[in-house]
Amino acid sequence: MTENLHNDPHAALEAVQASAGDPLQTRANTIVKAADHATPLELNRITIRYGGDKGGAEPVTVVEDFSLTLHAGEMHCVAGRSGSGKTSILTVGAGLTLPTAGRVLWEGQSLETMGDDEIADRRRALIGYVDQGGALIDGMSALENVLLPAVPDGEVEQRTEMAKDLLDLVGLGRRMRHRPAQLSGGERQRVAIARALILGTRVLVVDEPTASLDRASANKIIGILKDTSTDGIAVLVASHDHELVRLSDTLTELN
Ligand SMILES: Nc1ncnc2c1ncn2[C@@H]1O[C@H](COP(=O)(O)OP(=O)(O)OP(=O)(O)O)[C@@H](O)[C@H]1O
Repeated sequence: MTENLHNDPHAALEAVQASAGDPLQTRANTIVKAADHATPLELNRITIRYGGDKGGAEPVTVVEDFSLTLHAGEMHCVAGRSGSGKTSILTVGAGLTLPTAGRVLWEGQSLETMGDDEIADRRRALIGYVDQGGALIDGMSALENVLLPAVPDGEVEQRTEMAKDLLDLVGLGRRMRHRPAQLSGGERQRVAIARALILGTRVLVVDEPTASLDRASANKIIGILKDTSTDGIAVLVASHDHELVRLSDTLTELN
């Protein structure tokens, strides 16, 4: 289970499925240190500052001189009080915004060296992002939502079996035709995670996945994230959930 699966989404999926039996069990000795892959995500001395434009709001420095190296097979949790900068770090790591200073590297390549189109292309290939609440499209079924990222490349048909497998994996194999309004908050979050994995993601970035969920639903999500990381995907998650903090391999606590 520790072989490199990052370039083969089907193999990665099978491995994740095979390990789905006991999602909350921590399995030792299975962390992949990706010896023959560049580090999937690295934040090098980043600073994130908002505002300060002419006539705009006063500048606020949210994150200063922050570094993080995220290996394949690791789950890193960014914890901290509300407003401490967790989402800011995630969006910068996912290349959705650029830091004010410092460097973001994906598989060893700095985003500074890429144009906007290249960042967008590389993000699609590399990173799955689940924002707070895991927004889904209301008018679409769970299956259609999972397949949405495959639409631009015309890969819906060839990804359909994988989408079904991913929904199985997150425990929603019998809810594929249900629309978001017919699903609970935790179930919607699980659909959003499946959607973030559909393109063969190597870095899964998830913002507050267990907020406002009951303990049992939260534990299901945590188990899915843990298994995803154990099988070779780098997982970056923002959360103050004590169980998620406990099961993470590494932790940043922001003040
Ligand atoms: N675009 C922006 N412009 C100005 N300030 C911003 C912007 N985005 C975030 N902030 C501020 O930066 C700080 C950190 O926000 P961020 O969303 O990263 O925190 P967080 O730790 O994720 O919070 P929460 O747990 O409440 O989601 C907050 O004070 C917020 O108001």
